[in-house]
Amino acid sequence: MSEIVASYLLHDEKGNFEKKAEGIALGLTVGSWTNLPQLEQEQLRKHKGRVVDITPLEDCDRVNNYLEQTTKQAIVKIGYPLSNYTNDLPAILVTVFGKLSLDGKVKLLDLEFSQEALAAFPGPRFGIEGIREKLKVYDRPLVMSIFKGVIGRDMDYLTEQLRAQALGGVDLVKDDEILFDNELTPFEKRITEGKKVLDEVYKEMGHRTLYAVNLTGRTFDLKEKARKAAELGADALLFNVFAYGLDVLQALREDDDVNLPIMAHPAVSGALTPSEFHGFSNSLLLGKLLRLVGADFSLFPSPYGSVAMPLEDTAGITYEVTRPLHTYKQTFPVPSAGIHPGMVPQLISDFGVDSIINAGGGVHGHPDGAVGGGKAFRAAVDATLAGQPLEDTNDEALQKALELWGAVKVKG
Ligand SMILES: CSCCC(=O)C(=O)COP(=O)(O)O
Ligand SMILES: [Mg+2]
Repeated sequence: MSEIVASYLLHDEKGNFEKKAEGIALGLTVGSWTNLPQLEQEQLRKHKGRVVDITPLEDCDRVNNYLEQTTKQAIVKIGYPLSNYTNDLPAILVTVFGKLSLDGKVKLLDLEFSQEALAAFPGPRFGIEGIREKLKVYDRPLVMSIFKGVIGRDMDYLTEQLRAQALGGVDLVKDDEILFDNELTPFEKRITEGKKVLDEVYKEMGHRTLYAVNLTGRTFDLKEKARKAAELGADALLFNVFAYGLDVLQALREDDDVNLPIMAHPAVSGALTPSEFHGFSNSLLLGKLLRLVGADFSLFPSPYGSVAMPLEDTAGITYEVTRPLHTYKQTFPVPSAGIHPGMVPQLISDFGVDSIINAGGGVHGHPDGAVGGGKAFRAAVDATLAGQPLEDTNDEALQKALELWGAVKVKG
């Protein structure tokens, strides 16, 4: 029988996990199966959830807002037959973590999909390989910068900022996630004017920069807007997927008239993941599920920037978006937030060559502006890959960045 197996972290004062597991397996599938007449029991047997495993963990005695006394904890695995639901993420999530997400201290750690279940999901359209092919950059982490301070400014300001970032040599520029459609810098103009600027820089320098424009608005307008973006020659879409839902990203990914790389921003995901007792694990939400529905890039807070995520979570996301899985392409891991050039050796050590170094303030805050910021990041990447300490380079832009922000000593 084909099924999806969900792993949960459960906390319970008495540690009665067998009863709890059986209750989940029954309650989220056939409900009151045991009280039904024999004939119905037989018919419902194939729909009943299965307790796959119960692994007790050491007692949990953390004291915080949620837990003030020692409790028992266990990882419980439940299998849910595919025949119970349609093979789409809304149906799957409601089955494995619908009512259950409201029912005490239950955290969804992972979902193991059978091959049959995976076949319903597209994975990234371009993936790491396809993005590298667009840029013709194969052997180093990519560098991305973020527009900053654009709200309330006009197209001239935006195009100048774009030009400066591209002249610094970054591979990608993305809108800030908080830039929505507006009269001063409308969506379509950002695409067409942005394209002109990036084509000019390409002619001047031979350097190609791609621009990810923020796809925003009402859910049912998104497809048409994304198709228009593709028609106008957009390079990529930034998408606040957790404000809309994973299935919306999947619908954009599956539309052949959209046909653009999709960059998933983590905004709002912090409402769903950080508790150790509730919500989703980061490796599942920002890793496996984003990859299944088709994100080409997964942005997440780095372990050492301004909005930090634990290293084991960022490693879990990176593993899930890059490991061999079904026929899926790999999603680019993009550790972000508070990143400056002095962190590049640590970023490459933690996330490898197939990752993207992404910075807003760390580019624009450079003493020589965004041009200097981009150059400093590129020089830091080159030095790190050559095994050269950042302080030993004679790159002027990089040295200025190190004077301002310092160099992070590589750990681990
Ligand atoms: C984890 S947030 C993704 C990055 C982002 O959108 C951002 O604005 C980061 O800006 P910063 O100035 O901190 O590099
Ligand atoms: Mg941002």
